[in-house]
Amino acid sequence: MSSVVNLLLSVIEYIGIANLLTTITICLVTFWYIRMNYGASFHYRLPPGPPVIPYPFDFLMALFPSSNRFGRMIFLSKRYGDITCLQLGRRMIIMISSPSLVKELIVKQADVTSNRSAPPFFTSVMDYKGGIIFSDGVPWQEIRRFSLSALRNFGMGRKGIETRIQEEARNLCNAFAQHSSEAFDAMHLTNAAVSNIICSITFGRRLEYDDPVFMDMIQRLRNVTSGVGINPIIRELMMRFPILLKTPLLGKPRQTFWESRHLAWVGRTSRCDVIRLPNNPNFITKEVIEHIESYHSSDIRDIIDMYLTEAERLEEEKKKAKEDKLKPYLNKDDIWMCVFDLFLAGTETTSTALLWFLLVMAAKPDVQEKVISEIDRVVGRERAPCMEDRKDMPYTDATLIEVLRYRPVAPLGVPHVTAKDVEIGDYTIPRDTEIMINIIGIHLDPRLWDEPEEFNPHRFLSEDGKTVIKPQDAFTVFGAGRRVCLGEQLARMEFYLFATTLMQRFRFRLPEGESGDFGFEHCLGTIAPKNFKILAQER
Ligand code: HEM
Repeated sequence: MSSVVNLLLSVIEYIGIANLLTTITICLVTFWYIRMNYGASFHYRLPPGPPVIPYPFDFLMALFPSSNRFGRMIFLSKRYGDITCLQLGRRMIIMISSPSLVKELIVKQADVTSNRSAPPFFTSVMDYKGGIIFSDGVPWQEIRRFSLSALRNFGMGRKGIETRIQEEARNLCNAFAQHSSEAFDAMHLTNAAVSNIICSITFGRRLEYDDPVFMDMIQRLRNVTSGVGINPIIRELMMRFPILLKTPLLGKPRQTFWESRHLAWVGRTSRCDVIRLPNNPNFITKEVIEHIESYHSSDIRDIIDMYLTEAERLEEEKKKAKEDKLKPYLNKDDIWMCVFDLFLAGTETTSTALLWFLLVMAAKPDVQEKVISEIDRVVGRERAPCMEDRKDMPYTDATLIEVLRYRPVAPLGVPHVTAKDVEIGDYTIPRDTEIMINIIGIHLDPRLWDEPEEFNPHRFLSEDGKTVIKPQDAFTVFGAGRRVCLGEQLARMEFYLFATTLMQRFRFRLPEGESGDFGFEHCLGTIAPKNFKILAQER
């Protein structure tokens, strides 16, 4: 024993204590670095994928042109198969690109594949905690269940909302008509019209398209979906080095989102401060405050009132239970996030689908003429199209489904996260791994669709053209499993009513010499057509 100690002492004397400590530190850091980046590959049998991009070099991914991100995902699924593992530093993403894997992993194993994780910059810029899209576990189940029933009460499946959408579609037509002499960009108008549906469900009223506060809110939402106004490289750096989230670097985006453009960086504002911030122009929070002030339990006007009733009920329950630890899943301070989620998930998506539809109509006159003649035959010109007409308009219905297949607006959905290790085939997916459904890859897979890059409504029609063939499992535009889109029914209703009302009044054309570019620009989670202008000719 003493000889071993002596040997060690003489080695230390020979190398020098400083050198020895440096060597040990380098070994430990190397070990930590390898374990962090490659540990999962040693411990788990992971699906195939490209080589790990080690931390912190993974932020170089942000340097790739963003418009290629979805193209890269399709490329990876073609190269590595239907289940692919991407390791970007500490972040592991499993991408699934076949309907059977979606069923196996997202539907059958929903218990362990239905979590989410909010991007750090999202939580930090907006102090986002709770809400519907990024909450987890029992609070999410409760808030989702409650929000769904609130939407059913004030929106989906009710005659009242159908009338509101018809009215809004008429307003949209009138706004389009003002541009009848020139080609125009329809983005703001479609976005405002769709936002107005969420406004009337949540706030109980609509806003004028040129209302500066409304325009400001639409712009702020766009900032969020396009990366919270942060340069993508800085955003990637922040995700890798969360310490940066505490620095004033976030001042600008935080300001963009929450405060008046003229207010300087005011330091870290908590969620509650934001709600109480004087002159806060963010009208979602303002609406919540106004609702709190004018709330009366006997007159429930809209979804915010329903959330308030529920928050009060839970507060009472907590008082009765006299248990300090009992944490209600919803309190008044959280309501703005649920409303914000409905705007975030329910405006950009549906209005972008409508933009794709307009582009298809303008670029494919043969399809447009068939849609127009079906509307003229079934609805005529005297009354507004209604949901009842849809069953008699198979070609139009199939065209709308084909738009959602051809350019699925949320091409990778919203990532799910595993709650524990999950087995799939020969592979094990570790806990806390993101799972992305490669919706766009599935929708453009030649194994599942004939000539998927062709726009062809007939793929959803019976041979005689009289019946719509229900899309197969390969149509996953609204995601899958327990996290499937909460607003699917409302989105379908809006898409159908806005599209048919517009086609009843207009014929769309592209400016002279243009043939329609179906390439796309991507925001944080959606794909939109590249900026285009159309001519709306009254029929
Ligand atoms: C064409 C329109 C729409 C498309 C393509 C779409 C698509 C999606 C997709 C792919 C997801 C993720 C599903 C998953 O994780 O598997 C989602 C989630 C969600 N959508 Fe939609 N959506 C649309 C419209 C709407 C509307 C109008 C609303 C609300 C009124 C809405 C509210 C939500 C919410 C709240 C979630 C999160 C659900 C949760 O995490 O539990 N969506 N949507």
